[in-house]
Amino acid sequence: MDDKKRPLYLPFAGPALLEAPLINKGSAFTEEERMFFNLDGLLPYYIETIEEQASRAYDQFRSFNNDLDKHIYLRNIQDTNETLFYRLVQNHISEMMPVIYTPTVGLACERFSKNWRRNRGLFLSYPYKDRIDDILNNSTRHKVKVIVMTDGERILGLGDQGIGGMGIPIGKLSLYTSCGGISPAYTLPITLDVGTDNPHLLEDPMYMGWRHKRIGGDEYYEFIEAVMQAIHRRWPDTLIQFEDFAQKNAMPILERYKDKYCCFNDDIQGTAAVTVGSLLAACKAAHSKLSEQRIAFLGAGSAGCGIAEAIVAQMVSEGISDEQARRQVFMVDRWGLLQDNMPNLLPFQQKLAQKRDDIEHWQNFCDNISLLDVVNNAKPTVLIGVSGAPGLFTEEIIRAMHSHCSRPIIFPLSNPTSRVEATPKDILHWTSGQALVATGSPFEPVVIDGQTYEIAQCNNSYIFPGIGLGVLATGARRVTDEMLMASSRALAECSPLAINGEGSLLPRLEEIHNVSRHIAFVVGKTAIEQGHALPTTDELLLQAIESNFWYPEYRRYRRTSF
Ligand SMILES: O=C([O-])CC(=O)C(=O)O
Ligand SMILES: [Mg+2]
Repeated sequence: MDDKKRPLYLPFAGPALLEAPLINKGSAFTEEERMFFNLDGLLPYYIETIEEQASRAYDQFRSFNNDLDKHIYLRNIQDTNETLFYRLVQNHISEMMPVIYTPTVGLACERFSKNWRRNRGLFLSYPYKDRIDDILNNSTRHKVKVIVMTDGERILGLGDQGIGGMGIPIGKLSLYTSCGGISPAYTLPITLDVGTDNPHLLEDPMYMGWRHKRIGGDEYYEFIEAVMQAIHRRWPDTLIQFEDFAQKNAMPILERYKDKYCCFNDDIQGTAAVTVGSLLAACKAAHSKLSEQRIAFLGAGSAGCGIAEAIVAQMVSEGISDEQARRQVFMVDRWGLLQDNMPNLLPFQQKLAQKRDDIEHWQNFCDNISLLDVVNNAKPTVLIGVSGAPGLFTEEIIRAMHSHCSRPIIFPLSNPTSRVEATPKDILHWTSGQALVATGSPFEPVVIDGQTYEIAQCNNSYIFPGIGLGVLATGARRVTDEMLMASSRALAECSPLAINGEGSLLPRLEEIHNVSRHIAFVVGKTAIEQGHALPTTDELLLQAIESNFWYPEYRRYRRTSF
């Protein structure tokens, strides 16, 4: 019998059933269930379908006039009836994704303690460092397969939000379910409360985290190690997504654990994968190759360098040398273009610094070469912003780029919307509609001279749900660079622009389930080829993806005793 049609046997009844978000059906409990589960009289008489419930919830959603209130409203449904929450989001994905995720989730993180309603996920607070196993055992989720974990130090482009960062793991996991079909019962958001260096939070009487400066150094890394070990003991096969760690910790944590556990860093690797996927699609549409592009970055942190390394790897796979690929990538941070003689470069920046010998002939050559000078000398065809600083793609820079390149590819990726390097509207105006623009946060289409330009959202949300689905469907034990590269290619294969030569760069959100399935398939196959998952046939892999795909539908319940 179809697995999804099997009843679920529940050992408890009465009000407890209405308080359990994973199984609550609210007004949709049937007459029979109301009788057998002692729910008679606890609900109004009329038995509703999930669509009727969703329609009422949508009316209420529309009655709020700001996005933060809408976010709080949706989070409340999530905390009381998850099936309804996901049905509602599925019905209105384009409208609701910006409310549950970027950009509104940024505001929700900033106001987390002020808006606190009820618990979701786990807070692992440093003062409880000797009780991590106990805390994991307190989880309301028992069969965890995907964890998103943050320490709140670099939330989007908003900096240190302390425990307010919890909004991010919650939001990301909502997308694992809405976009990648991972059952919410398998997901767990975790926030490591290791203090905060945000003075406003430390002084805020409402702040609910550990009121202490962030711990660092050995103390911090020992705590991370203890957490990783405890998670591994409790759920040995779970996928862990690191999210929004500060630059100084993101890469060392990834390096330490990527070959030991099934984990990846979404800001470094997920953002890289979606950006490479989008670039591959753009190149395909232009009948060119990624290895033919010259690429300038504003922002040389772990996200920027992660994207750059993924681009280099892709260029090399197209046949050019590693050295040549690195010559075509220009990393600019607040001190200017990274050059190999600069002191204080981080290890991951050193590999991407330009050789001084190669650029000495540039006009205005100096120690601190600005982005404008990079544009004028290197004549990049692609410009990527991951600076977290708004407005830095100035009119002068964009016009200079356009003067050297008729169809520049410009991706201001910083999140949330308030941090964008330039708005798509400005970029398209400055380039007479010729730029190919994609952003990290969602933007409305831009109209110039009667022509409408859709703005693709080059956000890691196109990638991580599919990776999660692929890992779950195959039981993969690692997330490798090759699996991530495969996800980029899979995404590019779904691009309407690449397929038809016109239309948007990335598929519409309404298509996201199929995109995630395709990514899951390609990622799963790569995991198998690399020996990180047990071999299977294509047909069985497709079946495994389908049987892991959760749909927001109520199941039938039967009563059982313990
Ligand atoms: O959350 C997002 O929209 C993308 C992301 O990972 C970040 O900006 O840190
Ligand atoms: Mg992030």
